[in-house]
Amino acid sequence: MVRVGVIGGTGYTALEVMRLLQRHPHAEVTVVTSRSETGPVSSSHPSLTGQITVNFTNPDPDEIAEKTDVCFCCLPHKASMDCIPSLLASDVRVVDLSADYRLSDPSVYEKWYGHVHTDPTRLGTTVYGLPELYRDQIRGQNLVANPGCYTSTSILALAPFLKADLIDPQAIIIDAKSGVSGAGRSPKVATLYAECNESFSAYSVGNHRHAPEIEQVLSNASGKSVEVLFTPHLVPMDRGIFATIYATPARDTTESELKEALRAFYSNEKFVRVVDHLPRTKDVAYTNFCDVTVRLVRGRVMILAVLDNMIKGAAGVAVQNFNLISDFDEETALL
Ligand SMILES: NC(=O)C1=CN([C@@H]2O[C@H](COP(=O)(O)OP(=O)(O)OC[C@H]3O[C@@H](n4cnc5c(N)ncnc54)[C@H](OP(=O)(O)O)[C@@H]3O)[C@@H](O)[C@H]2O)C=CC1
Ligand SMILES: CC(=O)N[C@@H](CCC(=O)OP(=O)(O)O)C(=O)O
Repeated sequence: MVRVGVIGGTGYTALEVMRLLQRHPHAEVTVVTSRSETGPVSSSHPSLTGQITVNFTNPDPDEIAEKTDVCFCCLPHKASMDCIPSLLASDVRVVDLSADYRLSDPSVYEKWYGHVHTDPTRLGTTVYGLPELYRDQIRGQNLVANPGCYTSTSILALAPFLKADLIDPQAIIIDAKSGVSGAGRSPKVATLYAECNESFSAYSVGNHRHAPEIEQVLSNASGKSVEVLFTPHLVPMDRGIFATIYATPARDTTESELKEALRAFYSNEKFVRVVDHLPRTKDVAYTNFCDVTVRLVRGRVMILAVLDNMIKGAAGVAVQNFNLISDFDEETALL
């Protein structure tokens, strides 16, 4: 059994990590941390009653290292990089769900996150944990930077077309919508019921931190300089991401050629389903699937993609990465 720690255990992604791991045949959750809670994990997550029986604790990284082999770090950015170097120094392997190790340039991190990176030498060397693009590099790593939820949806939707030179890399518009759990469980005014219920709003227009993450990963993966106009929206539903993406064809093409490129790219991928119908967030809720389709409309390429922000957009892909670094079947606990 691999002994697993869940850091930031009261949050939403931690709940989903534990929900998935309780059916993993080779993983045992031995530590769940919280600064605020001390009781059983079920006191904060009643749905885990009888499934995860440890209590919340607030140990230092050395104590965590004594009881774990792998940690899922489910903390906000900044808090994550405050704890991960000590865990790695004690030979604990880490899947980090925060953004702290995703960007490769410390100055880009500082610009978008508003503080200096305190572990800059790991930027640029830490693998980006999107198995569909970086599976071979993820295997055997001690640290994996799990992607963001909007970014996973956008990258999975766009990578096939950029790699096949089918769309202009500089003329991409991503119109993305997220359920409210995407903002986490920590209270914020924008996610109070009376603020977001029966309302649909855009936010961070022109300055969301997922734009540089999407551009970095797609540029690296395709070898082209990719620029995106990315607009996130908050939708009054619990979970799910819907991305409607508009691109300009790089040359004459047809809808069947676009569909064929998408199908070919994901022909061996279990968790990306290329569909003919228009996908819905309901179709992927609570699953590790990303459903994607493409249309050619009035000379423009339209890609439509959905996933569950907390599963394929966070905890599910984190378990995929856990399986890869632990040499388990990648699908374990995910189907
Ligand atoms: N929600 C989503 O859909 C997605 C989230 N992510 C990322 O995953 C990470 C976790 O997100 P999520 O679970 O939604 O967040 P939550 O706000 O739901 O939970 C985070 C937990 O971390 C603990 N925490 C908060 N601040 C600190 C701190 N300064 N130091 C130590 N512990 C702290 C809190 O627990 P306590 O107070 O008990 O200590 C809190 O419950 C974030 O980095 C987020 O950006 C990525 C993709 C999707
Ligand atoms: C609805 C909502 O608020 N969503 C979050 C993104 C969640 C996520 O993926 O965050 P990280 O990249 O920080 O891990 C946001 O826009 O900040």
